[in-house]
Amino acid sequence: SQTLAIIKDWEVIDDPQVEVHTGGDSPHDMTLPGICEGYLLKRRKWPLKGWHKRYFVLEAGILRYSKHQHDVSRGRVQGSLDVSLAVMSINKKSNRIDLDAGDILYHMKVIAKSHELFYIWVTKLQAHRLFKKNEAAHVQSGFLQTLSVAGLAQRNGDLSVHETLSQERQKLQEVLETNNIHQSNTLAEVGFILRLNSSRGPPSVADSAAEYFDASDDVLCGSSSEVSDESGLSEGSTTNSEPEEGHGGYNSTGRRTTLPAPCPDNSHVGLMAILYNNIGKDLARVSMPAALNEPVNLLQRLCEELEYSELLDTANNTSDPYQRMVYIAAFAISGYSTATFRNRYKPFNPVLGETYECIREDRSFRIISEQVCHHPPISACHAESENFSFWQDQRWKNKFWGKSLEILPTGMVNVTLQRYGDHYEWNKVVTCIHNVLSQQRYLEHYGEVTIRNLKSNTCTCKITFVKSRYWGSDTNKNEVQGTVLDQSGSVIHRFGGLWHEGIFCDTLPTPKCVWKPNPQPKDDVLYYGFSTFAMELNELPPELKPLLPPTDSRLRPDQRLLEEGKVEESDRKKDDLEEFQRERRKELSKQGEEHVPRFFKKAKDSCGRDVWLTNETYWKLRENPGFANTENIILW
Ligand SMILES: CC(C)CCC[C@@H](C)[C@H]1CC[C@H]2[C@@H]3CC=C4C[C@@H](O)CC[C@]4(C)[C@H]3CC[C@]12C
Repeated sequence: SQTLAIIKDWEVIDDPQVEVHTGGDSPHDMTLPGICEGYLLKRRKWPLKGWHKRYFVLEAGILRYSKHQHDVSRGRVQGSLDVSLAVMSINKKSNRIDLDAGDILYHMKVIAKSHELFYIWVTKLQAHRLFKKNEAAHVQSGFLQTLSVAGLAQRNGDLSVHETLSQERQKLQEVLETNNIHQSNTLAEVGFILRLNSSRGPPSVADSAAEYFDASDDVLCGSSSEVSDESGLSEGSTTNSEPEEGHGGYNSTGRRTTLPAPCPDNSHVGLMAILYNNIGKDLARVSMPAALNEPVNLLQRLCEELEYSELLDTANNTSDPYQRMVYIAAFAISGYSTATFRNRYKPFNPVLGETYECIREDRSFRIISEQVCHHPPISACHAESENFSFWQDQRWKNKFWGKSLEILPTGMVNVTLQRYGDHYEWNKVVTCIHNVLSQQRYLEHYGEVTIRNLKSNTCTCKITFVKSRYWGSDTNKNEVQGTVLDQSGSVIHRFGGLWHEGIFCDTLPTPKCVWKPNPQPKDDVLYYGFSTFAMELNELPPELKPLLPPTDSRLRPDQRLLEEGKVEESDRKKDDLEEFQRERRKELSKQGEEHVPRFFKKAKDSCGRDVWLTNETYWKLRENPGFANTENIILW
């Protein structure tokens, strides 16, 4: 019976189905699946017993292994196998994968019993098997258009990957089903497309393996210019005032200082099963439990980027254009600082047509945002004050690396200053959710930002969000460096610091800390890691309620229920709401109509990119005749 049990725990993964397309516009699965590499345990060849650690690299359908990671780069390979020619069987219980190609036989096991890594390898192996099979088929059937196919695949990269993966997903789902990994029945949305990347890039699973196994092996750690507390960040003067102590739950601006209920514990929610069941799927359309959510949505998070709007006020009161740029840069960085505390929950995804307004008399700005597009999800916003305007449409692409997920924003951020007529425009950096599936999740930002003033080329600014050199290093975590350059490219100002601690500029007339994040409120971990500003975003004072359009996020019932700590009810409401949205979409498409955003219009920017700009109707309508007297869409 023991043998039986062993057999029972093993299952053979179906051979990948070759798809030979003859039609002109059918998608080809010729996109190269992402490289997958990392340490695995490999069973010794007979007659030796036991397992040893080997470094595996899966590339273009070929699995190679070496003793160490550095052997791979030196081309010292111990063995290789065309995965499409092998029978693949897996054992979920022991995290084992066998590849049997007759003469070559690999028995592999995931290090540290990591279930996640196991699934990643299975998924990637499937992708490569499929790819390799297809490649072979194309060659065999004398497809002489390989070149054009490759070109096509490149152009339609996303689509092909998507196709490949949905097939994979189907297969894997079967595997999962037979394996009894149940899909969480109340699935909710994550605002991103989960797909395995198809481009070359840093090793993904390698990172994870390192984490589990040999972090200290072969890790390069260059000398970094360290920014420590001695930089004066903690003592430096800052434009930000400390939040006032709340009295009876309200602060001096009359806003609440805490949420009605603490956040639910979501550590039990099995993310792996959810993500795994939705490989290649636009996760915006996948349901996930409300316990994963925080009671603000992405529209409100756009407003949150204005938490340090004082920097823009300061910029508008700074006559020197180079110094002005320093404040704009500090503002661009400040929006990233919440990331330290906000990695356990995800914002609600706004439904199409949802809106959000926020009036901050105390900061003298007001902002509106609207979900203007569903596929891909795009949230647009526009803020105005006597000092500045701020707008952006937020959208992004994702790269899933197995353990981490990269968010690659594509839209630009815009700020104009009233006094000088400057129009600043800048890109956003990559945000990476490390250990996305585990409780050790944390966020990192990296990449370059270039700030241009479209109205004058007197100066530009370059900011670098430095990528942490390796996972265990704290020494250069969250480092940012920047320079303000004049027309000829000479450095006029230099600044730097940490995006979670502050930015110091020593080239100003008096060297100083230009920005420092506000202290977190007391017990912030109990309240989703929210800042004081974030706590206020979803507050609904009774006098505001009748003035809001019914599409305003503050009126969204599921989010409100979550805020009140009623997680299950929120979950149910969310299901209803999502179902309602699907019906609305079906109805629209049946009538051959397309959703038209109400407060934003599509335009082209100076570079010909699509942008969403305010159509300047929101505040007018609000004033007269008031949203109670206009025709509104009903979203919930
Ligand atoms: C599965 C769940 C529980 C994990 C938590 C996911 C959280 C941390 C993710 C989901 C959506 C993400 C946001 C999506 C888009 C952007 C815009 C970008 O310019 C800055 C980062 C930011 C603001 C992301 C921060 C991290 C984020 C909030």
